Amino acid sequence: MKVLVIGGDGYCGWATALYLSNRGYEVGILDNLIRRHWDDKLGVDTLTPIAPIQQRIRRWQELTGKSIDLFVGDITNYEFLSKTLHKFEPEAIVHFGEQRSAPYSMIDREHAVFTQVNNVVGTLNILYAMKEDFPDSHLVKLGTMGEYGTPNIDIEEGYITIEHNGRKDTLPYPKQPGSFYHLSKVHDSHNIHFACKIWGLRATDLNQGVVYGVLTEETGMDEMLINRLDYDGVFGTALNRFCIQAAIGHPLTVYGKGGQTRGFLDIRDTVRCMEIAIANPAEAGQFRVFNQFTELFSIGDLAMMVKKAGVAIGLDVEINHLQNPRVELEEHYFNAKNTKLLDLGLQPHYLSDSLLDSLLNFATKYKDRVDMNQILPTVSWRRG
Ligand SMILES: O=c1ccn([C@@H]2O[C@H](COP(=O)(O)OP(=O)(O)O[C@H]3O[C@H](CS(=O)(=O)O)[C@@H](O)[C@H](O)[C@H]3O)[C@@H](O)[C@H]2O)c(=O)[nH]1
Repeated sequence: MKVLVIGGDGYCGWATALYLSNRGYEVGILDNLIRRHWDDKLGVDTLTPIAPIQQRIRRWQELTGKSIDLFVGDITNYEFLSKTLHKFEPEAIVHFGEQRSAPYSMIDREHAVFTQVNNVVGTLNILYAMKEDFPDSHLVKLGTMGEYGTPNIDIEEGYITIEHNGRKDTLPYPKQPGSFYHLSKVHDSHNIHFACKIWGLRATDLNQGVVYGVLTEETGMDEMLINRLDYDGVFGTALNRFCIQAAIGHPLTVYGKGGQTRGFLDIRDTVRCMEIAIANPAEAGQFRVFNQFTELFSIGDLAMMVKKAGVAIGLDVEINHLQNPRVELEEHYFNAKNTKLLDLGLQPHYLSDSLLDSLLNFATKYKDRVDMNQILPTVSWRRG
């Protein structure tokens, strides 16, 4: 099966492209390489030294004999997108090609506008290109658990059945996202849902939680295939950041009380979930939603786990509760369903001491590349 991975040079996209290629899918990568440019503009770098995409793909072919087609360009340019789809003729389109950092979207007006235009227009272009020429291909779109926010009731997978004034309906689950980035994903979901309804397209929205880890079978094969690992205050995410902070002797940065609870998953499960979604396509006209995470943790509990694992390997780990730069609940109910991917065969890699151990050792290996000035959060959600 031919799968186009949009955003295939990023953290989830690169790991997914190689995983699918290894399993016999014919893979193309479409990417405008802008993620590397954002790092340059912010003056940050991934913990791991990543090779240019062309070298990565060449090395993959040398090692495995499998080729990956590369299309460098921007999906907000409809002509480029449409030409690429005609050249590659994908049966599934996996879409990771968005600005995915909440803090980046909250830097200022310009970054908020960029995030929403980039994400919403890119996805809308894909929907139109599918409607015009590829109405049978399956869109597998990266959404986010953050679309739901933190409601005081259980979170269902995409839809909730409500009884109101004696009548009953199954409706999209209410959305209460916590950043202009997370809002862009909500806007995408609405657009995709509508396109499925009016044009009969098939789509799966994967509401993913926070991803951790760095090694997959494929990216671990060779130094040239290494994946990116962000630790900075803008693109770094909770658990990965904590492991790198522990490795360099920086106190762990828990924002506020640390009772914020989120869904988490290992990057090895991200790639498998993508394959499961592709191998079991949505029906024509169906807008399907899966919640893509394997475990729930509070940020405070994660910090404690990293501290314990760090101390066990001889690191001195402190936990700091910083004033929260975000506006979010720091203690709340959170219970989200995640049975659909499990029902389709996902066998989770749950967070374990050995994973924390290997992530801490990995971070220690590259710790000389860390810029200490990039650890603390610099973007505030508040006015002034
Ligand atoms: O050093 C840190 C970093 C984060 N947090 C807290 O940890 C939680 C998660 O923050 P995060 O930066 O790890 O993740 P988030 O901003 O939510 O975004 C990430 O995780 C999302 C899934 S979810 O969180 O919405 O389920 C994806 O959509 C995004 O693309 C990805 O960047 C927040 O409450 C945040 O305040 C800390 O306490 N300390």
